Amino acid sequence: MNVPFIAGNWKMNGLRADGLGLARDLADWLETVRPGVQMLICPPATLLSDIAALAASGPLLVGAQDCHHRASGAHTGDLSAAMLADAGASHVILGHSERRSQGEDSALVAAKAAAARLSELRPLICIGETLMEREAGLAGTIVARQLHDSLPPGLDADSIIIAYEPIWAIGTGRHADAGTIAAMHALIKAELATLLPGGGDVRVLYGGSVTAANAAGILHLPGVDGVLVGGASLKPADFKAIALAGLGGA
Ligand SMILES: O=C[C@H](O)COP(=O)(O)O
Repeated sequence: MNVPFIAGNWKMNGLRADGLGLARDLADWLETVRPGVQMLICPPATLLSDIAALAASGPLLVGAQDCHHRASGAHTGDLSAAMLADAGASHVILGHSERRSQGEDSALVAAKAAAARLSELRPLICIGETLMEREAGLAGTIVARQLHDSLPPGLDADSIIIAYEPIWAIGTGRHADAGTIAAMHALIKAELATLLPGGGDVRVLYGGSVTAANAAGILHLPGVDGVLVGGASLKPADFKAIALAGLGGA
């Protein structure tokens, strides 16, 4: 069985002094609990190289928040997967709803995931339904289609992570209830089993208003292999408590 995977997405937060301080604190702390939990932080690209350097000798994983689908070229302001790997990233978040809402579709996410794998980055692919889709009874259909369309061919189960993030739960303080999370994770795992060899073993994280208070209840649900945390990942005590909740130690 996998140890819980605790991922933090800093989004567009973190200037140099605070970001490096937070990363150093987490890296030092994680030394004391490994190998009971895997922890990934995804800082802004401006801090990636420095944080990857300070984490290099320890268990803290460092990832990026997006990559371009091309290897190089005239793409002002974008970063290729190879650049992110070169800066020290091991993972990359792809298809976050905050990017899908700006026009990124699942076909582009799949192209980015393929580019990421070519640079040996592990894609952490986000999927999730809107509140309107849920209320229309379409959550399962929408999420299954996003999953199907966001995965490039040739993946193996170990090389990707999926995050189920219902859009209505992101940054709202309203996390999905236990029944919803368990049902959606079961559906996603069943779909994955049909999409790639060993797909049932792909780790599936839950994201959306995860806090120190609700993490234990979420992390111990069937089919939940970890969490993708936004706001609470910027608060060291909260993020550590979330990780400890995965061990049953909170
Ligand atoms: O990537 C993280 C998710 O968007 C969740 O964010 P949140 O924990 O602030 O709701």
